[in-house]
Amino acid sequence: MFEKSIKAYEEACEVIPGGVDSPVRAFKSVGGTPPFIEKGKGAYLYDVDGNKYVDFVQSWGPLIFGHCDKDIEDAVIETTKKGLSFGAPTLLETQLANEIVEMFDNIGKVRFVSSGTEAVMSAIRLARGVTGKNDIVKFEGCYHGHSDSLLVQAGSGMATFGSPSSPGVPADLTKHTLLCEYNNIENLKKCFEDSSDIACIIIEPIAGNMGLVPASDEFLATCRELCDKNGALLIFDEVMSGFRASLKGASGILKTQADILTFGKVIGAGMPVGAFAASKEIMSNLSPEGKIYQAGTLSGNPVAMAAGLVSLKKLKANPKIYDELNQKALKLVNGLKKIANENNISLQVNTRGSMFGFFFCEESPTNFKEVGKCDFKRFATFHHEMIKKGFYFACSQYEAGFMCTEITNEDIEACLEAASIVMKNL
Ligand SMILES: Cc1ncc(COP(=O)(O)O)c(C=O)c1O
Ligand SMILES: N[C@H](C=O)CCC(=O)O
Repeated sequence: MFEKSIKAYEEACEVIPGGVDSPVRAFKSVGGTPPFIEKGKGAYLYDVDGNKYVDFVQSWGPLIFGHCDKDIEDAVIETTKKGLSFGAPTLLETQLANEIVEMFDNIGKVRFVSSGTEAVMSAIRLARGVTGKNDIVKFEGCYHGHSDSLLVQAGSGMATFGSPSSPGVPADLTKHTLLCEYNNIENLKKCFEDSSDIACIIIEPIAGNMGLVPASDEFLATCRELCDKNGALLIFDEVMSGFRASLKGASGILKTQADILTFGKVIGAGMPVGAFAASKEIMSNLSPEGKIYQAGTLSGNPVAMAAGLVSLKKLKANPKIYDELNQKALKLVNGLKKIANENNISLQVNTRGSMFGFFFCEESPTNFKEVGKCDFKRFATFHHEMIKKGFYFACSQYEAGFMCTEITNEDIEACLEAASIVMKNL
C-alpha cells in the first residue's frame, strides 16, 4: 500500500539528506518511511500510492481551514498574477499588519519575515538591543526554530532525534542561553538570581513541541514578574499557538501578557511567513526607524500576505470557529482516552482551541522530562496502525495535533472506530 512512497523516499534520500527538507518529516520517531503526498483537499491528504488520510497535522498548524480553501486559493491565484515578489512595499503588508495590530492591546507594530525561525531570532535581537543585555532564558522542550542560540534542549525534531543540542553550534553562541525547566518557578527565580544580564524570557506559553503542555497561570505570572523586576522583556512565541489556541492565540486565553509576540503558521495560511510584534515604542528600535538591524529579500511577500489576510479575515468574521474546533478536538481526544481506558491503557490528553495532544503515560506531563517518560514504543505502533487505517497523526509524541474546520464529526467518529480496533492490540 506504500510502494510508490517507499520508492520516492529512497530516491529522495539520494539527493536530499534523509530524504526530507525538515527532519520531523522522516518518521524517525515512529520508524518506517513517510507517505509522499500528492495533494490535499479539505480535511484530507492523498499520497502518491492513492491512499487517503484524515489529516490531523495540517502542515504542522498553518491550515486552519484545511487544504485548498477556496477563498485562500483565489487570493493566492489573483495575487500571483500580479507578480510573485517586488522587494518593495505593497498595500497588502499594511493591511495584514493592521489586521494583527488591531487585535492586541499590547501590540502597536508588526514586522513580517519568511519563517517562524526568523521571527523568533529577530525578536530576540530586538529584546537584546532594547535592554542592552545579553542572556536569554529558554525552557527545556520549547522549540523556537533552528537558529543557533535556540538549539539548546529544544523540543520537536531536536527531541525526537535525541540530539537536544546540535553539532555546528559553537558553545560561544549558546553561552548566553540560560536553560530552565518548564513550569518550575523556583528554577526560574534562581536563574534570575544568578544572572543580572537577562534580556528576555522566551516561552511557548502553550508548548506544542513536546506534545501539548500548557504553562500554568502561576508560572507565566512569575515570568512576567521577574521580567518586570529585572528590566527584561517577555516574549511569547506564538508561532504555533497564534490564531490557533484562540482568535488571539495563547494571549487571548491567558492572564499574563507579553512584551513581544512572534507569529508564523496561520498568518501565512500555508505560505512561508513569520512575524514579530510589540508596542510602537519597542518596535521603533528596529531599522530603519532605529538602530537594530533586521531585513529580508522576500519578507512581506505579497502572495503570503494575501493568503494570510484572507485567512485572518475569515477567522475574525466567524470567531465561534474556535469553540467548534475545540469541541471537535475534545471529541477526538476524549474518545481516544475512553477507548484507551477500556483497554487498560493510560492515556493523557490536552486541548487548547484547535490544538490537541495525547500521551501514553500515567500522569499528565508538565515538563519536558515528564514527556520523555511516556511510552514512545506504544505511540509508534499506534501511529503506524492508524496511518494504515487512513488517519494521519503527527509522527512523534513530541508534536501537537491540529484540528481544521473541514474535519467533520463523522471523520472523528471513523477515527475513533479505527482506534478502538488498534488499541485492542497495543
Ligand atoms: C513555537 C514555534 N516557534 C518557532 C518555530 C519555527 O518556525 P519555522 O519552522 O517556520 O521556522 C516553530 C515551528 O517550527 C514553532 O512551533
Ligand atoms: N514542531 C515543528 C513546528 O512546529 C514541526 C515542523 C518542522 O520543524 O518541520
